[in-house]
Amino acid sequence: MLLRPLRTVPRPLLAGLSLLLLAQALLPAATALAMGQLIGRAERLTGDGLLGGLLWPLAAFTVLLLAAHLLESFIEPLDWLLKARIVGAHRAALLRRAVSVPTIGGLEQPRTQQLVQAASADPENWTERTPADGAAAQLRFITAACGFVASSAVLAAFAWWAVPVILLPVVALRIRFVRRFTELIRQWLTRADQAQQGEVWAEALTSPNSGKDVRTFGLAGWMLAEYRRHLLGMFEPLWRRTVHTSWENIGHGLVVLVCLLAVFVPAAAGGADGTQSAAVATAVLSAGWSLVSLVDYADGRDVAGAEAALEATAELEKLLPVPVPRQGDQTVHEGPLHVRFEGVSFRYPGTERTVLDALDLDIRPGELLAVVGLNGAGKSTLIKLLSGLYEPTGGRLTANGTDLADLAPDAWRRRISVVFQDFVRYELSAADNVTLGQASVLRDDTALEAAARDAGLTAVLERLPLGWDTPLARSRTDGVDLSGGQWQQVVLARALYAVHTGARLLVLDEPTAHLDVRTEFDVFDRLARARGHDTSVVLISHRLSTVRQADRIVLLDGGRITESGSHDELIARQGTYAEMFAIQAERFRRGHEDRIEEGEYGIE
Ligand SMILES: Nc1ncnc2c1ncn2[C@@H]1O[C@H](COP(=O)(O)OP(=O)(O)OP(=O)(O)O)[C@@H](O)[C@H]1O
Repeated sequence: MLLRPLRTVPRPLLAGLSLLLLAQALLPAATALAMGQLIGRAERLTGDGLLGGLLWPLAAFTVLLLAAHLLESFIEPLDWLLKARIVGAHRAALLRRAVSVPTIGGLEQPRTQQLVQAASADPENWTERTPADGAAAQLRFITAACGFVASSAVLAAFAWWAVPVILLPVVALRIRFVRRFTELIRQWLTRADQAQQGEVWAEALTSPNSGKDVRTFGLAGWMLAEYRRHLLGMFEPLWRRTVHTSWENIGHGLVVLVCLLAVFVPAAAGGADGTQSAAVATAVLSAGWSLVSLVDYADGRDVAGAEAALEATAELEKLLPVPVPRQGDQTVHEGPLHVRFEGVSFRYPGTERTVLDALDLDIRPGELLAVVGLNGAGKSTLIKLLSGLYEPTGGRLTANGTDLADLAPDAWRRRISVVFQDFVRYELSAADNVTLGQASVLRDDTALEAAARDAGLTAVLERLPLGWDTPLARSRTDGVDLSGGQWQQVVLARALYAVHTGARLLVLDEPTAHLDVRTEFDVFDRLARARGHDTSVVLISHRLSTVRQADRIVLLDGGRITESGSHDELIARQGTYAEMFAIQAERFRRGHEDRIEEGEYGIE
């Protein structure tokens, strides 16, 4: 499994690095032999012949030492290149996997988020390694195995038993080391929720946003204590395990030392009492030591860490399966859309509550439909189903008679444009922030200007230092920060840009909550005129003064549509809508909200 990422590396790079690593692995055995030669000659030669006789062994020894340095300077950049290739390919595959699933339910699961974190090739702590670290370590281990054979041959020339005496404890120690480190990482991962919670408090303590709450509510002491509690919850069991493992390591190190001495002492003694040549004794000492040092414990850590990342990647692939391209995906024809919810029921994955319960709803072509309901009634959920972010657990949605499930997700997305309540403020230019609304088409400047006009954004753009090119974040060069209301106009323009480039269903979830009443009225006035008769609009708003302009208003309650009609019809019906409207109108009258606009915008 660890070697699989090497498939993404160009063959010449892989071959070159493997050869260099192999040469590096063989160096200790060659050095042992050269050193043995050198000592052997020095032992035999005396007087004038000493220098001449030692010339070649000395030169060979020097070349080997130089080669060791040279090899390292070639290996390092190639190793870096290899890792960069693997990490890049792994990261891109992970991102592709995350976005290729058309629905969002899987991504919202905490387990998925933990796996994304564990699988991402972006180590944030001492346990995490990239698949590239694992693959490179494994490659080094394979080439080191050739070095083992060479050094073992040198040792075996002295005594065959010396090879297993040194090799067995050393290899057993490495296997044990990788296993222990893997266990440690697993334990670390099981406590990842503690780390995440700790991060929440750390972020809250330092972010300017929550900094206001921290100060005004005096939360600092409590948050620090919570941060400490989660951190200790995360680290204490790991510290205990690490201390225990360290003692074990000392014990095993002593075993290796005893085994080394079992070989070194007779070799050195033989050299001293003349039963063995000093050359052989030197080669044995050198080859024996190189066997120990060929087992690199840093590699063991890389292997264990990378295994955890690869296991997380494999589990993630099961949780987020790439959809198989279907034969015969249908498309929706250009032109107005008639969308229907037919007995649609929905429960969020992993929850028991039925949010939508056999709901029937028609969104007619060109209609401005408002959906109202109390908090938590399921309005945003309805929109998520409409956008294809979730599939209904019962019933079906159709567009011009075709089940949305049978449509290619991209084809449907081009026909619908959505402003979510929790829209995203991208740190991009104003133009990019708007054209993102229909990223599948080339930038259309006419549509861009029209969208800005309809969203009431033109006046805001005129004040931006670089106009459309101004980055919408002060952290960027020449960037500016917009107010909440101005951002809402940008996002409205984003949705309207999609309408101007082909979308025929515009969905707005609380699109004007941050707008002052005058701007809101202007925006809706322009929207009503701009959308023409072939674009349907679904509007969700708690401001019933906004909603009353809709062609039809539906009330969502208990997972179903319980009231439907125009504002006047619903008022005449004296049901829940009329009650909600009366409460809001009363608040207006008492001057709680936007007092000055009250008369102007028709709340009687
Ligand atoms: N991702 C989610 N996972 C699980 N439950 C969710 C999720 N999103 C919303 N819910 C639940 O579904 C229900 C409906 O939520 P939804 O956001 O659709 O209501 P809403 O009518 O839009 O509310 P509001 O007016 O406050 O925006 C709520 O009980 C909410 O807790």
